[in-house]
Amino acid sequence: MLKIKHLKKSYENFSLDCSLEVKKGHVTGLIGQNGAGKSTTFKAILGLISFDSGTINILGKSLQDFTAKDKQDLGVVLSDSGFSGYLTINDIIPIIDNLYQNFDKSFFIEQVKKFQLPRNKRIKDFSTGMKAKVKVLVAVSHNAKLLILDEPTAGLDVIARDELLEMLRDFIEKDEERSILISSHISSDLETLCDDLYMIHQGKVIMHEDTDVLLSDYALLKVDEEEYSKLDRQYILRTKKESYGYSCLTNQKQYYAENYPQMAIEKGNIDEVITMMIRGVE
Ligand SMILES: Nc1ncnc2c1ncn2[C@@H]1O[C@H](COP(=O)(O)OP(=O)(O)OP(=O)(O)O)[C@@H](O)[C@H]1O
Repeated sequence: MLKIKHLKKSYENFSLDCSLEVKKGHVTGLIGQNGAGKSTTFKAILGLISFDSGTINILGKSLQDFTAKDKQDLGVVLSDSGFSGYLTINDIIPIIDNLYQNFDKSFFIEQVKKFQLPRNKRIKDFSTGMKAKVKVLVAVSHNAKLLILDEPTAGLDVIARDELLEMLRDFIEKDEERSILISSHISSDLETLCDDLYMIHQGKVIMHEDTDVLLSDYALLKVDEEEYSKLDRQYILRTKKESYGYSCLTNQKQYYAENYPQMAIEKGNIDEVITMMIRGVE
């Protein structure tokens, strides 16, 4: 669906080198802190910025050969995209209808009703959550093959986030060939939605893992100095000094549970794994 190889882009104090793949039928998450390079990657994929080197293959075509017609198959949400706030939902319906051959107007209207979005109010007067829903609704309403969503849940409360994630789950469940690339810095959003996760830090992908594996096999070992000195470190990815000794991130929880039955082993959540990957030492 989407394959990026060594996409490189340099700004004055930042350089991106990103490789990632979104497989058919998969929801892939890109997770990273502010300024990690998520939006730069998304903009390059969409041809909105030039890049220095690397290749982007999207829906079976090289980005250079990807035409405006091919873009009909993409559903996109970017933080600074959207319709003019002076328009209402009733105003944008004919616009979307014009833009997308496969726009499913009745589905869109049905969803507008479901989410109780007012059809005659200017979008600029919508709440943040309502604006976000409109953007995602547009992306999922024209039978796209691939959604490219840059932080669609940014600034939303828990309920609005949940509703939005449900919209995305419905989208993917309707057709097993559909795929999504989604970024967020809220790991819990991605944890429940994504099949696999890429973690990006200072422009580089520092980890790629299936979400299931991340949740089942990754763990934090909390060890004192003595335990640490005896620890087999072959499956330790990162180590961080703590007041009690060391916190060690492993991707082989079972191995340590079996070989060190007395050891304090905590099932790390995704935020803890991210923190360790960024702040721990190899
Ligand atoms: N047009 C530009 N000119 C100069 N630097 C830029 C430009 N666009 C982005 N950058 C820099 O590139 C880096 C990555 O920015 P990017 O927007 O990709 O991060 P991000 O991961 O999307 O962060 P956020 O979560 O805050 O949106 C930042 O240091 C940013 O300042």
